[in-house]
Amino acid sequence: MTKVVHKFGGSSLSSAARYQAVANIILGQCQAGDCVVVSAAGKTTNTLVKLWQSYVQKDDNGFNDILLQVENHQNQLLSELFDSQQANALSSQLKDELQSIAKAAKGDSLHEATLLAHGEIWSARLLARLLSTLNVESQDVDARTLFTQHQGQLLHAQNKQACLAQIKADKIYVVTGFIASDCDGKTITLGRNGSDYSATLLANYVDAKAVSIWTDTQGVFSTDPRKVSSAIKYPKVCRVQANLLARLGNPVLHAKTLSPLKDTNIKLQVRSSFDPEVVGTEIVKQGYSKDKRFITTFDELDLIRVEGLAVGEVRTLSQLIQHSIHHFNKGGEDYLLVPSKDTHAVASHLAGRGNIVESHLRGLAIVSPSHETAHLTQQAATVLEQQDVVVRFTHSDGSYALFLTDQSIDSDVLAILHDKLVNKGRELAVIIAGLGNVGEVFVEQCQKQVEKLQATFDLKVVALVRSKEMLFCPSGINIGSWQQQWRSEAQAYQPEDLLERIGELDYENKVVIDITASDAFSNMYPSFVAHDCHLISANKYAGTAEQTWYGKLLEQLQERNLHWRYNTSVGAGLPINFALADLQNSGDTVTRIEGVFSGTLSWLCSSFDGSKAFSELVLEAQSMGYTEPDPREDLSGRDMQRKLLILARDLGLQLDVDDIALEPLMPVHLADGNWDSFLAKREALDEFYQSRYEQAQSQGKALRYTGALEVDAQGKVSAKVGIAYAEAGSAIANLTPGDNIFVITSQWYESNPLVIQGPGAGKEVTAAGIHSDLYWLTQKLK
Ligand SMILES: NC(=O)C1=CN([C@@H]2O[C@H](COP(=O)(O)OP(=O)(O)OC[C@H]3O[C@@H](n4cnc5c(N)ncnc54)[C@H](O)[C@@H]3O)[C@@H](O)[C@H]2O)C=CC1
Ligand SMILES: N[C@@H](CC=O)C(=O)O
Repeated sequence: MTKVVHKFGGSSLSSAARYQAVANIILGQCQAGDCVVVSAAGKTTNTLVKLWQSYVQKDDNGFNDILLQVENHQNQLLSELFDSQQANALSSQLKDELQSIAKAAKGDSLHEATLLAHGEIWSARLLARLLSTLNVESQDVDARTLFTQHQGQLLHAQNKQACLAQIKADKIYVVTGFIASDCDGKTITLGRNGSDYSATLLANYVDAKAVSIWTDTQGVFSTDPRKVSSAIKYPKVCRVQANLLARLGNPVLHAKTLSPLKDTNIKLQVRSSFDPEVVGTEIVKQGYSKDKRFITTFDELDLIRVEGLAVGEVRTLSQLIQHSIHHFNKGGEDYLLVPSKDTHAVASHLAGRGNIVESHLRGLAIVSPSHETAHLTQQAATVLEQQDVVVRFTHSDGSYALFLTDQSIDSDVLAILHDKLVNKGRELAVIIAGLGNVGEVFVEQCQKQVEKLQATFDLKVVALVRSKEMLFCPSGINIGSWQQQWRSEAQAYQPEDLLERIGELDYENKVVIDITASDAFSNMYPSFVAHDCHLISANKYAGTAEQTWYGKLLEQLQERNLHWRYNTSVGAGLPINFALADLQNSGDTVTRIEGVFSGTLSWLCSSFDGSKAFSELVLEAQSMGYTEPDPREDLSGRDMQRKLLILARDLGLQLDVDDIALEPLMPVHLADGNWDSFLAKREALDEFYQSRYEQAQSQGKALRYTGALEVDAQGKVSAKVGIAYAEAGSAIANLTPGDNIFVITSQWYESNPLVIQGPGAGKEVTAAGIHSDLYWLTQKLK
């Protein structure tokens, strides 16, 4: 039981580039024995439906044109994906098939389902051949040899046997979606979008452990993310709610998809083939996920009241129109919601038992936890009234409410409804990594702050992470007594364990707060983002990583609507990044930033008066929590160089750390070896500092360590950090020990620069700055 079934829909196969992308996903994610179920490429099924219509209407010219269109589309895929020899062979096979279709049409013997089946057959053949060219052993399988149906019922026992006989563990099987056969071997289809159903059926028959539905959205959202940018992607949705959404016409999952998974442990995931590294939505069994809130909209529906609706009749009608039909009972009467274009077919079938109550309706459905339905229904009614949306019919039961309206629910109204009813950013899971100097104080401060935030936000600290052990508690850690819980529950972990646990969290929002000084931890940011986590960093490594990596991370965050706050990475709690963002957002252009950006170096330089050895002061700064874990990061100027790079990138400049000139405040050779070997050679540091101190004194100046970044009128950037002799009495010479100073020159602050000054390091101020970032995030999500 190791097989995984992957299903790729038409949008995932709409061009040669998409086929390549799908092949790459298969290369990365599939093993021999896995199955890949495919739909027809792009809009092929629609084109084949048009072909069928022109055949029925005896429109020979139209028929020939559409047939040519089909041929051209397939040939284009073939020529872009294969060398000419392979493309020619496949093209001539295609030509034969199209000639058979034309011949059948001429002889009046064309059969609709057999015609439509070609879309999937071509996709499966093409993908299997493409995989072979990539040295992946694969085989295309016509699902008509796997799935047989008799009088509308699938013959499960027989189908299971057929699947187990054909699907072995030796290669990847590319199976056609959408189609099956009847007992006479005639082709039948499983309904529009039936390929999802094919995938779950196949998974059931081959005892697969999982099904991945690869589509063009990143998962199941609270509402249509193309219309509402703040739509929430849920990491987990329970099967009952997914089923209800499907019956209400939500396009992500289709009505029949879930039925083969009933009473099985097969995992179902919805993922994006356009963004394969993003973790999608898992559809889980009831009880494995909290019920969520959704708003789904619909257009062009008729409401039909039915007398004497028989058991199973809704299914028969759905099959007839190849579309799901929502059925409900109100006041003892049965109603059906039917696409307007299919009303005629449904009414004919009901033969006088169906009464059209309202036609050409639009509207929405709110799906929610049952205890919330009543008040959400009321809120929605108020919003619709305020927005002048005329409601013609409403219905509500325990788990959803229907509003059938005259007008379409446009994006503006949907966004207002979503903001009021769904997007309250109600839940935030907080993962805190790094419980050192700053981290411990941050957690201490958390108790009070979390209580405060919880008044408007359901915020829980779910994980505390050290370098080797972590305490992970999805229901929330009692932050007042975390040490106790740590002692009894903390466990050793590997980075992938942390990611797996984060992936399992069932929260609307998640944030990773990085208070480590670890480069390795910052390398995990892209994976955190792929798990839909916001980021808050005191750690400077990601912000100063190599430009390409950094740029990709920003793109990844933007694509997923996620935030990254890192205000404490420069100037601890001072609002320097806020100020730069604010100036630029208001139209100003910053031309120069200079000052002292290291709390440690500020404290050391301002405190040194010759009465104590410089290295003695370094140890004091370390014990006060000012320095980096290894204070040589500060003394080397590297920490300040990183800060200047973060500021430069805040100005939109594309620099790397080594583009900033650096002069260390220690002999270069002291960088070698561990901290103990440095301590053994501390006199070298003392001599180095003493000589520069005396030189400054002899000029009547103060020894300081400063940085400056300048952008000239041509956009040329110069940046450096290093030793400076400050004029006696200047702001830099008079700096309070430990303070940072940022002197910002801009278009608006040209002759009289903007100055931000205050403590630039220390556990309390830094921890408070991280709380400020967390507060900012909660406000953004509210
Ligand atoms: N100390 C200060 O005043 C300021 C510090 N920062 C930054 O805050 C961060 C933390 O600074 P401190 O608390 O002073 O350092 P610290 O060394 O006292 O604490 C860092 C903690 O992170 C842990 N850690 C290391 N690798 C880890 C990993 N992979 N996963 C989880 N935990 C890991 C370490 O074991 C340590 O307990 C640093 O990046 C620093 O640059 C930023 C502004 C001011
Ligand atoms: N070591 C750093 C701490 C803050 O980033 C400093 O001294 O400024």
